[in-house]
Amino acid sequence: MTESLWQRCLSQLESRLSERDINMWLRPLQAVATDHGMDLLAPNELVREQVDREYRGVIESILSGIGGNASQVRVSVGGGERSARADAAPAMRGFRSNLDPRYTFQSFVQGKSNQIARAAAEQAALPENAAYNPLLIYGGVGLGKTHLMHGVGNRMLDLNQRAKVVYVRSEHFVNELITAIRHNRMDDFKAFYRSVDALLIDDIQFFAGKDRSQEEFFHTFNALLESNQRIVLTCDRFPKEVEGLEDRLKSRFSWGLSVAVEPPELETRVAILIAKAEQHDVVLPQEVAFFIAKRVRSNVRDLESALHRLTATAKFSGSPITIDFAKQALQDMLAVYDRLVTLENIQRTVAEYFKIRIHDLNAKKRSRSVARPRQIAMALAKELTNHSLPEIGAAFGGRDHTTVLHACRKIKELRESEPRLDEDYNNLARTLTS
Ligand SMILES: Nc1ncnc2c1ncn2[C@@H]1O[C@H](COP(=O)(O)OP(=O)(O)OP(=O)(O)O)[C@@H](O)[C@H]1O
Repeated sequence: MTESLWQRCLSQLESRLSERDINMWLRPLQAVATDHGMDLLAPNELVREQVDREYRGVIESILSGIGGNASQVRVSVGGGERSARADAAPAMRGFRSNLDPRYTFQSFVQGKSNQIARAAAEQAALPENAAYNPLLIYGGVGLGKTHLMHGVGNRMLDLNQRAKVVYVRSEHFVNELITAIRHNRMDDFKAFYRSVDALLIDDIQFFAGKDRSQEEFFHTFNALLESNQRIVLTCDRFPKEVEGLEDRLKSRFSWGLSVAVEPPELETRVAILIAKAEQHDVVLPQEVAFFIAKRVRSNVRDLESALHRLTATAKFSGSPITIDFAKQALQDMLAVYDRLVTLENIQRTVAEYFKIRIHDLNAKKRSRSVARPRQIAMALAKELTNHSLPEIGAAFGGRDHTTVLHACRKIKELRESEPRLDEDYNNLARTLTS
């Protein structure tokens, strides 16, 4: 009875919280009926504290909404009779990993933008690879840093089921530290973090300006490295650029390997969409995947939401997934992306990037210093907007549509043979769409 009540509560939570948080913090809990209501048993102190602080209130309100008298909730560790404190640190008795099982290397789609990061992450999961310790993965939002980080942890668990792999967001680490200081439990805190086989810390930019946390993290970090335990970190930019992060930490980070994840290119975005659709047993025609991937360029999380919206609408309406259907179902979402990229915007951005005048892009000038940026701007216009070739030609000083077509082909060819030009193109596309 209690278990089914808990399951109902979990399914309601699914609409309020991310799947990642549910898998990480709430699914590992076990529900037990008590006189006062419900006890939720957490596998370790880390989970207990997070659930108690972040989720207990919402759980109680859902439980009181779905009836039963289990609306009063207590969160404790393990079998209930032991106190949380007794179970907290000492070698993490009964520790179960809090990794998201869906984030594996198998479910990670590889492309030019992330192949180095992925290869490094796979290496970092191997016990003998001390050279990759710490591994730091950095890059913009929603590009798969957390996914790769869990990939390392999940691979370590595949290789050794008894490995103690702890994933924690920096924010959580800071909160836990504050609680430990307040309740005079620093020894537990230290013992917990120093007894792991691998520590995965997400979004370390959050440590910026938090001196005590950095200090504690620094010591934990050293202790783990000295005994060859694994450390994987993520950051939203290259750590040297994070203001408010101590130099000694920045220098420690560079002892191992730092790898970047970039926004995925078109073909990878298509592959990701098709793979994600398959994971949900949905057949996504390739032309529809291209249609979405061409418009949604920002990051993988946005791609996922577009796909989610599309498949949910298709299921609901029973319609087949075609380009027309996608246009309809994603109308509002795509309008936002379209609004961002206008022909004027492209011309302004390209002109600024190459330090030429917008006027030159539209003039008859044929000198190479202007002709190449003009061709790049036309190719970007074709890729990023819905304008037809004649419309693009008209916007660039009344040129013919065949000139635009030629520009697109030329740039495609040059991007393959000239890495510098490819980089310019990608930089511009990113600036225009982020
Ligand atoms: N190459 C990829 N293949 C498959 N899924 C991916 C890939 N890259 C990202 N994703 C998915 O995109 C979503 C966002 O990724 P993730 O949370 O790892 O991003 P992040 O870089 O950590 O972002 P943030 O900095 O905002 O935390 C996840 O659901 C993840 O599975």
